Amino acid sequence: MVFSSNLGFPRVGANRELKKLIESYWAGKVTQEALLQGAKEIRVGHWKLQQEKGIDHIPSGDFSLYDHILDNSITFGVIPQKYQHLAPGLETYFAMGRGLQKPAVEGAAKIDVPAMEMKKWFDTNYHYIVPEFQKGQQFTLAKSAKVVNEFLEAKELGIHTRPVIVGPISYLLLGKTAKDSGDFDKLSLLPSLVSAYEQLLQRLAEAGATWVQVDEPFLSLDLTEQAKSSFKGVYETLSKASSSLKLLVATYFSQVGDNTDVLTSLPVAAIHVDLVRAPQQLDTVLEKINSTQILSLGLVNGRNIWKTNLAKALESVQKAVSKLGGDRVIVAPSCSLLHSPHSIEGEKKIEPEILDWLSFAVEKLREVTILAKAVDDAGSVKAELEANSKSIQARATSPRIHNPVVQDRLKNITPEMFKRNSPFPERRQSQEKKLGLPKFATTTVGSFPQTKEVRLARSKVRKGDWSQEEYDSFIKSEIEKTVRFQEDIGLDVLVHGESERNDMVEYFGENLDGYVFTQNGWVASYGTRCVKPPIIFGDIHRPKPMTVDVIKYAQSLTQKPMKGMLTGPITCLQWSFVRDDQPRQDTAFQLALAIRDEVQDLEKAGIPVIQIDEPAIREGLPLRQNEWKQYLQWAVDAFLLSSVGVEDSTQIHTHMCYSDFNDIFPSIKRMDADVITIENSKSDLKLLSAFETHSYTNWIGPGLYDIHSPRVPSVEEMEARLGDIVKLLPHELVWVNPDCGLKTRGWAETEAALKNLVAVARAARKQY
Ligand code: MET
Ligand SMILES: [Zn+2]
Repeated sequence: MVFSSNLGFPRVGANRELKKLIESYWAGKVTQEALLQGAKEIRVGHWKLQQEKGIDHIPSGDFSLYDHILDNSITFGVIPQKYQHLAPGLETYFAMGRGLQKPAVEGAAKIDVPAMEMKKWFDTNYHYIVPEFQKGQQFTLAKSAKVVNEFLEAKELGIHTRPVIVGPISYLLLGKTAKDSGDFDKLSLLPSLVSAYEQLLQRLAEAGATWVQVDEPFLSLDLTEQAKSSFKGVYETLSKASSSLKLLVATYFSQVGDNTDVLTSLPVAAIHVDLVRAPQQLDTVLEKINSTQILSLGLVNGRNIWKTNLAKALESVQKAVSKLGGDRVIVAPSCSLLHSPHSIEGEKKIEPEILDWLSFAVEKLREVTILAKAVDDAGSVKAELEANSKSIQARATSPRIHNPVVQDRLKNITPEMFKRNSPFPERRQSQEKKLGLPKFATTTVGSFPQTKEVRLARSKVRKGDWSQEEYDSFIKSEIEKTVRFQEDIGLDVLVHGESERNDMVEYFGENLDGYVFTQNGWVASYGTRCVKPPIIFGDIHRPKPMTVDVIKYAQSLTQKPMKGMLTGPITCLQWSFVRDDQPRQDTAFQLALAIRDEVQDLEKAGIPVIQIDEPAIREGLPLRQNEWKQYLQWAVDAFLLSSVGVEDSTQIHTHMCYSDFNDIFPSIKRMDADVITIENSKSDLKLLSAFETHSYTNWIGPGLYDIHSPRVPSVEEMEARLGDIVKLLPHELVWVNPDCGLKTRGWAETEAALKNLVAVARAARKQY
């Protein structure tokens, strides 16, 4: 019999109940008891739901109040010194996740601890709390281990779950070494960690668990020989922890590739592979799987929102069954459903035709069980399989998806469309002539404070309390205020402030054909924070200019050059749910063409400077290095396609933030923007030295201060930063700007910070 399973369920709840609950607790509106009780109810609800959908192996321990890697750190006592004086339990836990500030009260000193570092979970938009290891660290299993407690909690309800833990090797590789520990090999900590894991497994066995899912996502990444060779020993030990436990080692997000032998030779009961990201690996894995292992097939995409083509997935199930027998096959989502929105049930605004193509976490569970049942008892799911095949057909042939005009343009892209008319030195001259900017020209990255009034205005027009005209005139007044503000401060290249945009991708999505929006399609990003990515369902087409009116209006208010603001094709792609019926590259090019048209219309409207933001270009990098080159080729091409269709004298800016760009430097160079403003506020000169090493020749605006905090940087501080910058970069190439948009800031601190920034630039013009 083929079993159905799930690898993890989104925690936040159908209506983000968990988020609201935890945030109320933080705000002091809810007691700890109520928080824990409420969280339990949500968890229980999710188990029951998975049971109703017919899932055989239901995960437990995947739930979290902040982050499952942080949970693991607590379970194994990986708590850095600076949190150890805090009250154990939730105080310590949330302090590690988000920092804690408490004024001194009688008998207790003040508390002021920062949050631990947060990092992206592989190539998803989820962020985990990075464990911090000491040299020679000893791991001790907590008396009360969350994953055991949650297993027992489900058991009490009569639900036999499969506890999920992150595997010891991935756990170490996800972490970093503590600063005061010097550099050491994290894997040297394995012996102590594995013995703590052994104890955990024994406790789970005593509690009655029969299966445990151990996630080792690093098996889908490039591993060192040393890491590779550590797997066997570790799993030999763990598989002997208890004779009554079966281990499933799960890996996902990419191809197992050269780690296949490692995976298939592990002495564990089952292995899981991602067949959505890497369908081609089924054959290899079937060939190499050892004769006792059970294979869990990740066939339902845990990271996108389209209905699974069940007929096609069933072929893979059948292939596996005919090779291994039904008893050695499990059907599963490709990865944890943490990365999917909860359910399509609440979606009232998406047209029925398109809604019929979608499947969120709850619907995906049913897809998994249908696939499992289809093998043993095809009759029982015949109707559902037929309905699925109808939806798949309907989507594939829907006229809503294909736009011949777009297809045609895509086919007729020529090599000239990726090149500016002249190389940078010539463009620079034309731009200097046209714009007449001083050295160390000052600008901002685009957005200005999005105050309560701005958000209120948006909600008023959405609810119908305001007419469109009322809203438009409000936005105009915001733009005027922002322009005057920048003139008063003395900035050189002005922006309109982006007050009409609630989100830099959503705004463009709303103005393009081919996009739809969910009301409730929230996906966890970090802690209680969720994002609601728009959905690209069809060919991207721009029915009319999207930003020209506002930018033109902004330019009409000032003699200074106005910078038009656009979101780049790769960022739109990365921060949306994208089509799975065409290569990502094609979608990126369609977006690029739409933006190219906008760029040209802005130019025609007399806008001399245009910025195309690409903060997400680095995060699109594939997990496997051998796929980088191909990605970077089309990603940079897409940017070029969007940006190069202008005169030499039109100045193209781009902006990047959020990551370390050193390893994609040659690609940044190939983007050939006239000006790049780039986050550099972590006073990390490594990035700048990359500009130096690669002898970057275009203009650069390394962020002079960090906008993520309300702190106002002093003149001296920014002067020192600029001093460091001009040591590495030719000063005539340097622009002066903050490191990202100002929308999360207040006006008062923005004014103070920008005044200092302008003062720094003016002084530099004299000094250098
Ligand atoms: N133009 C955008 C802004 O200023 C760029 C943000 S990058 C995350 O908000
Ligand atoms: Zn940014």
